[in-house]
Amino acid sequence: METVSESGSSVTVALLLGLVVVILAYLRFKSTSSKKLAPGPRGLDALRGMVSALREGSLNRQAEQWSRQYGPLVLCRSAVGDLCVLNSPRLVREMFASRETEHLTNNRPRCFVGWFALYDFRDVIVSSPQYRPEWPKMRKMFHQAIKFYGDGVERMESKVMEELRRLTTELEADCGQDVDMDHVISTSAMRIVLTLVTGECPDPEVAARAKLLNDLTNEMFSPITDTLLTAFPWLRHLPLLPYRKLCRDVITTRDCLMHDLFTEPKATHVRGQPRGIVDVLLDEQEKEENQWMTDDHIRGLVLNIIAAAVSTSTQTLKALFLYLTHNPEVARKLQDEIDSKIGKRTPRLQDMSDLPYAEAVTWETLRLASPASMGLPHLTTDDVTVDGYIVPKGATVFANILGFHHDPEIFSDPEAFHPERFLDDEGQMLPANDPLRQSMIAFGVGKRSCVGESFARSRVFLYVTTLLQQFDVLPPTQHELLPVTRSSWKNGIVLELKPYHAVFRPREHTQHVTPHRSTQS
Ligand code: HEM
Repeated sequence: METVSESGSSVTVALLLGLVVVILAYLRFKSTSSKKLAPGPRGLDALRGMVSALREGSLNRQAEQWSRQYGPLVLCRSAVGDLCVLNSPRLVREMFASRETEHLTNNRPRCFVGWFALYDFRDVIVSSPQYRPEWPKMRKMFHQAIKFYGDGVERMESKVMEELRRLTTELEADCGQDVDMDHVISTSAMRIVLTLVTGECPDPEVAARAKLLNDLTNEMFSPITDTLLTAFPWLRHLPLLPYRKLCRDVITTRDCLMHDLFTEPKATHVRGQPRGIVDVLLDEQEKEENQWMTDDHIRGLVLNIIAAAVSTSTQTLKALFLYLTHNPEVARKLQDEIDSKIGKRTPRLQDMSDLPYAEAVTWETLRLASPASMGLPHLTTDDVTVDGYIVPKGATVFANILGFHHDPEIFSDPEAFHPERFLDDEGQMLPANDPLRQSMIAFGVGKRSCVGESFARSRVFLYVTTLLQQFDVLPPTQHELLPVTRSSWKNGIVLELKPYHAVFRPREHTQHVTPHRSTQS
């Protein structure tokens, strides 16, 4: 619902945007060089395109339009800055992951949320060495914390299976009824992430708070709000604008949540006996070489885990089950593979390499749904030459992941859900260096690629195999089945599938998830 201050402030916001445009136009065109700049819209055309992308809350459509007009490398030069869009996986690899350019393209542009909500850039996702010299150590620490639950490690598996037992019991109780997939999947994904953070299943109140904080920070990170607050941080003090309330809500919710997820576990922390990620980080903090690590660094990393892990995984799982309801023959093939390779025992991470069809289904979902549709913004710290063109210093660079994952030149019949495209003649996954696999950039590439990739894929695997082993996923009976067209997704930093319903009907041979025998002591 729109509040009075929101509607009353739209004129002020428009005026402020106009002011930003005029000031920046002068600075921008003053520095235009005569080098061979990458092609793309300039001046008013560029501004019109940017405004339209900002209004839609997503660059994807605009990027596709530009790409048709200018080719795969697009540089949009407008008064508000240089925006470069990479519309091919080859260009993304060249810009972000080649030895010649990766040191110039892997910073992040400054954003308000990093300074205001993430303890002055004490985080991995939106920070960079230019804001925090210790950033490389933070990224390494993030990896280490995730490794505590890394691939194949029993601890993560048992926590996820615990949650899946709870979920399957809930779904059995709903037997035959339409299930609200948004609620079921996002609640379950949040419970798992918070359990991994503290080692204990969270109170529903804490999970609700974490969800609220994710929603509020996404609002703060949305293009218009972020552009304005980054340029004029003092706007947050003006009473007539919506930013004052937003900022207050973010800080209150964040501090409350950090009390639950950091202060309380810290009070009962026993050195050397980690229960979850917070304890792992507290143990690390005590080491001589980690003197740089303050409590705020730990809080920032915990906030990153919640922000990065919940919505991306929720959207991947929601999309995967929607595709299965639309493609029952894929669901049946997946169940055949599960039945023949796993049978009735509980699925485990070790099974992943034995179930190529399940892996192909995950990759096909990541291709079609591309939850991180534009990745995260990169910043060039010097002029970069790519394909014989210059992308100037200070440009914000996005990869149009969703766009090229649907490119018919790369993926034949791109709108079809066809997991077989990732399998060879023997039904095995194509090797990682196959050109088709190389065209998949769902998790980014290079120094800023996703830290949680294997963590995310392992979790999706356990969810899909456990649920498909026990249930048939069917279209809803009391609601319309959501179509799988572009309009079924809402724009945002993470592409969000609109709410939909499905039926989970227990399979005839239903078996209950029972813990498998531990292979580690
Ligand atoms: C299906 C699920 C996921 C997808 C599709 C995904 C995708 C991405 C993408 C595209 C990026 C940006 C890469 C770039 O800037 O070029 C990213 C960054 C990141 N992701 Fe993920 N992600 C997923 C799940 C996760 C999970 C589960 C975690 C943590 C547990 C995680 C942690 C991160 C972090 C920390 C970064 C920032 C890395 C950096 O800036 O150096 N992600 N992810």
